[in-house]
Amino acid sequence: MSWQTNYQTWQEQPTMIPYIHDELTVMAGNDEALEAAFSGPMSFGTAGMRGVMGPGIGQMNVYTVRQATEGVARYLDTLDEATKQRGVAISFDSRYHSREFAHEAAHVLGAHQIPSFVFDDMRPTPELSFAVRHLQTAMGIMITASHNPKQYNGFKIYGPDGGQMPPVDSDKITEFVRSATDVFAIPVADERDLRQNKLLRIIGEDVDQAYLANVASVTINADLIQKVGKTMKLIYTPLHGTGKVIGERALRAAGFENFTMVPEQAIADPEFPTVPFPNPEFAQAFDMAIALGKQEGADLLVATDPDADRLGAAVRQPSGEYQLLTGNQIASILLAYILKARKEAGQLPANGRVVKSIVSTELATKIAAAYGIEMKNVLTGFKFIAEQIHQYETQHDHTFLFGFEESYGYLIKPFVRDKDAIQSTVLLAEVAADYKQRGMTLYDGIEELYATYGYYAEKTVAQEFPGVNGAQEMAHLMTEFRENAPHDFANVAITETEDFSTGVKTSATGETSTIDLPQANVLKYWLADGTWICIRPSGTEPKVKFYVGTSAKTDQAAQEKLATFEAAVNAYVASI
Ligand SMILES: O=P([O-])(O)O[C@H]1O[C@H](COP(=O)(O)O)[C@@H](O)[C@H](O)[C@H]1O
Ligand SMILES: [Mg+2]
Repeated sequence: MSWQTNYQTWQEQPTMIPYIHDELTVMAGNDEALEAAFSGPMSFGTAGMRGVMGPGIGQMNVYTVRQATEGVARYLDTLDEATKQRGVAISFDSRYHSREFAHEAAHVLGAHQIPSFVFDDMRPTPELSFAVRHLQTAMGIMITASHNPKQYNGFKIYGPDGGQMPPVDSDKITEFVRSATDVFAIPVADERDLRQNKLLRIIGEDVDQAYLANVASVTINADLIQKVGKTMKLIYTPLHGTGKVIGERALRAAGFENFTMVPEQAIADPEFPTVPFPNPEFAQAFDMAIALGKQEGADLLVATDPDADRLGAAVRQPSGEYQLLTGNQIASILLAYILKARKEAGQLPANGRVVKSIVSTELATKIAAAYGIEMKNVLTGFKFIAEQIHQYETQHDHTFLFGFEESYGYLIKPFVRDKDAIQSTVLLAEVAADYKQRGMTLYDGIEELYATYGYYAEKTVAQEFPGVNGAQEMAHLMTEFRENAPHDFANVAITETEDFSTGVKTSATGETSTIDLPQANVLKYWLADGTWICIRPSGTEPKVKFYVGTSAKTDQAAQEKLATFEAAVNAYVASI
């Protein structure tokens, strides 16, 4: 259907939530905005459904949230009654409408006689994942757009293991979502009735306590925390999001008592007024933490994104300046610490496994190999890491040791099945204390890893494709890469090309083999010098992401190679 027809259906609705009606009125005549809002439904991407808030079938609003939840409910209706009665845990972040969407979801579930457990206030994504497991609900819903700009919101769906649903299951739900075509006719139950009938229960402190007890278990060396960690100065910023509620308690419970939250950013605020983007991947997210860190002489600054699943960090250098760490660096140093500690304690299982995404650093592969541990690579999306953990658990073939993605996501212990910035903050603080005890900073620690395993350097650059034609332009770019395939980058030959859309890996001499991963629109090139370059459209934002990973014998050489390959990728893209 054309966007005009869809728009007309909305215009002709006799009853509509007044504020949405008003927003629709404001859009009248703005064809560009209307086309974006009414062309088609939002898709389920890397992390569920995510989009700009506003009226229309293609934006996040009460009606599209009801529709998504109706899909969840219809799916649950196909399961046995006992499973259905386990209900759905629901959490939300600090964004505009997040609380409202969470309750709307409960109302739709309630109309199907499906119980929901809704947090009394915003809580992090990892805590929602934990809640699903802890309360043994059949599913979970998290209302958040993570680190996206303030105009966005989103709907993440969790399965009974606490992981975001992998495509096999989420595709089924998408079908049910699409079957709920009339978004205005979706039945919703009354909040008060639901509460009275115990079909809507409010959760909070009970789950917090259970979660915090588990978070405390990620620490390894209690003496070290007592001796060094307790007084080590930390700065924490939740970037106006959910981390505020639990991050402080988690650090304190683990024994890190000397920390300050950036006061302005400890205010939950959907405007995210102090940052251009509430994303710890961007240096500006640290501006205020750095200023405060300098005043207070803090050793370590940590920032979590609004739903507190991503963690970024900055480390004070001897000069007094702060050095930002990348997601790959944070993951590598956490991994090295975990493996070393487990080995020393005689607790390194022979069938241990580390899981990372195909676009994350190979340094971690090298570290794991040094301990005789295998690295499993999966597609981008923490759901695929959760899927591995679930498999290890059910097949008893491997023991999960650590999982991460370059996009600032890490998981230490599987009581959560999504990236967990709260767990990671606590363990990173412990690792910092360990280096401090040795007269080193975390950054020195990373240097030490590089000196041992080689200097690894990675970079992700993204090209934005906004507007209604964005998706088409991104598709064109990917097609060009396939049809006019490059043979080299910066004169370094491509030795292998992995096309994840066909699942085929092709060598420069034409031999092919199969890639053992689900199909995805991703291309990865391996170069003669060990460098890899990967290209994929983001599943959460209108962007194509280019990743480069390289290594060399010195830091300078690695950085120079990285810059050369980045320029080569850019030149190739510009030539399209
Ligand atoms: O946004 P978050 O923190 O929920 O994170 C989500 O998006 C990230 C970026 O995905 P993409 O490259 O497709 O945009 C993924 O790495 C992550 O697994 C997913 O949970
Ligand atoms: Mg997030």
